[in-house]
Amino acid sequence: MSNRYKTPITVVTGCLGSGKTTLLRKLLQKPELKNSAVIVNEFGKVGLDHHLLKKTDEKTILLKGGCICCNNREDLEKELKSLLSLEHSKTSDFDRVIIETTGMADPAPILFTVLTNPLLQHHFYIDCVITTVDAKNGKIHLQNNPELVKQVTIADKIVLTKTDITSNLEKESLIKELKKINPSTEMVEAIHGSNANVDIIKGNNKVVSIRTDDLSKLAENKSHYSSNINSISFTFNKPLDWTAFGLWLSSLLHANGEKIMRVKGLLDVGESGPIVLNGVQHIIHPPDHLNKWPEENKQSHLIFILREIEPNSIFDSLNTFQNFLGTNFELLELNIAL
Ligand SMILES: Nc1nc2c(ncn2[C@@H]2O[C@H](COP(=O)(O)OP(=O)(O)OP(=O)(O)O)[C@@H](O)[C@H]2O)c(=O)[nH]1
Repeated sequence: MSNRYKTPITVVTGCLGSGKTTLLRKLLQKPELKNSAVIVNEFGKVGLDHHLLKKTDEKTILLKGGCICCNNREDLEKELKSLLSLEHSKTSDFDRVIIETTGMADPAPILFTVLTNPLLQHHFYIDCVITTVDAKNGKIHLQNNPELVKQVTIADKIVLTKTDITSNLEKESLIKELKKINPSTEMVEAIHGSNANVDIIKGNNKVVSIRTDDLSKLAENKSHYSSNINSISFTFNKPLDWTAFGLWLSSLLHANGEKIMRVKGLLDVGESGPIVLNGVQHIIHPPDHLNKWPEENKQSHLIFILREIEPNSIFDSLNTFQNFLGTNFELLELNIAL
């Protein structure tokens, strides 16, 4: 069947903390994308991104607990099929599906799932793969994360983020490296997603030819990330002392360097809304103070994604600092060697 009668899928991929949610949050405010269904895949069992997208309806789906490119591929299939039933039952209508992958996802198996499943193939087509690349951390990410090389290789479009905190020299040298990996990709810059045009989401018809040949080979590689990646998440039962928390986190990051790949939090510090905390390796981004909680449950959540470091050491450190932070915590999830 011609693509004219199918629903386009845009896959948004990119390293941990490279700005996927930020970009999507901006784009989803545009009227042209109002009718999009969104599937968000988060690494740990506690998801925050679907809240941050400020889009919570039956067309916004959170896939937690693992990467859709490997152990969760069946979940992706199931959710795409459930979107089809929403459409058939006329409960909901959408004209595009946007899939935000985890930062460690290999996009090839995701595309392969859609391209090879007879039902999905009949209703959907892969229109565009976007890869966000953090201009500040891009070089380190390319060196340390083979997933990023795959994400760049397969990207139709690269969105260079965080150029506001990157020197021209750093940026130009990164662009050269990205072009070596994928010379044909279209590259745009977006600072906090603000100047991204809605067309970025749409394909340019070059797409499919690159894929079908190589995808099956790539897709067979189920375990794409090294087994030394762990995640740990906590929930807190009282508001945190924000200053004390900042001191604790800074000392933790200082002590562990790049082994803490990502920290994300939605934190109750006793204000009307929570603080959104975002750290990518050693950089802590300016926290975002929300006016109100995205959902009824006002518990603080804190998530760490770690490389080559025992999650227990974060647990121990938090235990030691508990009184200082003015709160008690509960361990929500401990994932070892994902
Ligand atoms: N200075 C600056 N910060 C940015 C930019 N884009 C995103 N950020 C910040 O980077 C942090 C991570 O952004 P996210 O959008 O959550 O990144 P992500 O790729 O969705 O993260 P994961 O889902 O964990 O992989 C947040 O604090 C953002 O505000 C940018 O262009 N400039």
